[in-house]
Amino acid sequence: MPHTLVLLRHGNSEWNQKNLFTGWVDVRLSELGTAEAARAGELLAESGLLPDVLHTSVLTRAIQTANIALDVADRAWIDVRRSWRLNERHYGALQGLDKAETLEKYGPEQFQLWRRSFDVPPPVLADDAEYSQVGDPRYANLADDELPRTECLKDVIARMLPYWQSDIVPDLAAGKTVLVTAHGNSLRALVKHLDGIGDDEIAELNIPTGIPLVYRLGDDFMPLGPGEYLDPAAAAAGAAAVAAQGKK
Ligand SMILES: O=C(O)[C@@H](CO)OP(=O)(O)O
Repeated sequence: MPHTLVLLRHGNSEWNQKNLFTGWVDVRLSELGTAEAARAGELLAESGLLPDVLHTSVLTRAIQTANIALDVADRAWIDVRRSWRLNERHYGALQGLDKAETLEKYGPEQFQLWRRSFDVPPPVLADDAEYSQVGDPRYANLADDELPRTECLKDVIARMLPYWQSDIVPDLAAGKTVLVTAHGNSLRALVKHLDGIGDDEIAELNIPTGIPLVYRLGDDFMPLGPGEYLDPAAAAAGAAAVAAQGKK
């Protein structure tokens, strides 16, 4: 029996709408994002893919998305686990900056390096900066050197994969349909692992907001085939829109 994994990027957030780098800043869903989350729930229900357990980040936009989608799919009651390891990539000193202004100021090459390179992190965010997460009570259990001040995708993989192995894989092994509700870059990290995407090729992968992506996994918890979006046309349009961010 294949194992079933459903990945869901949160719906459009208030800062996605304003075109701001977000990272670990805890913004909420926009009205559009709320509607996308409800649509994700409909897609789950229509496809008969009913999650038994939810794993989310500790960021409100992912939690809201999961709550809305599961409510629509009549699965609001399932077990939930949350981890900072599923959080969005920490965007360092770019957090809170306008993407279009950043593109204009630093040029397309630097902008793309910061957004999509595998191993070039943005500049570090100072602990006393407005959008720093230092002192945020939800990270009270993290050692100071575990709390990121910036991250590249390589760093996200390093902190996300241990959680995949220790918490998500056991649920899959127990025969549960697992829903992971997370973020553009933490899901890019997981898809890179699952699909064996190279360090350079991963720059081209963008994950749309609010559309469930379904994988059937074998006994080694690796995909038996490509992941499939439950609304492929909307997913292609959404991914193209993410790629074009910054260009206004
Ligand atoms: O701002 C962010 O945190 C992410 C996701 O919204 O943006 P990007 O797609 O530019 O990595």
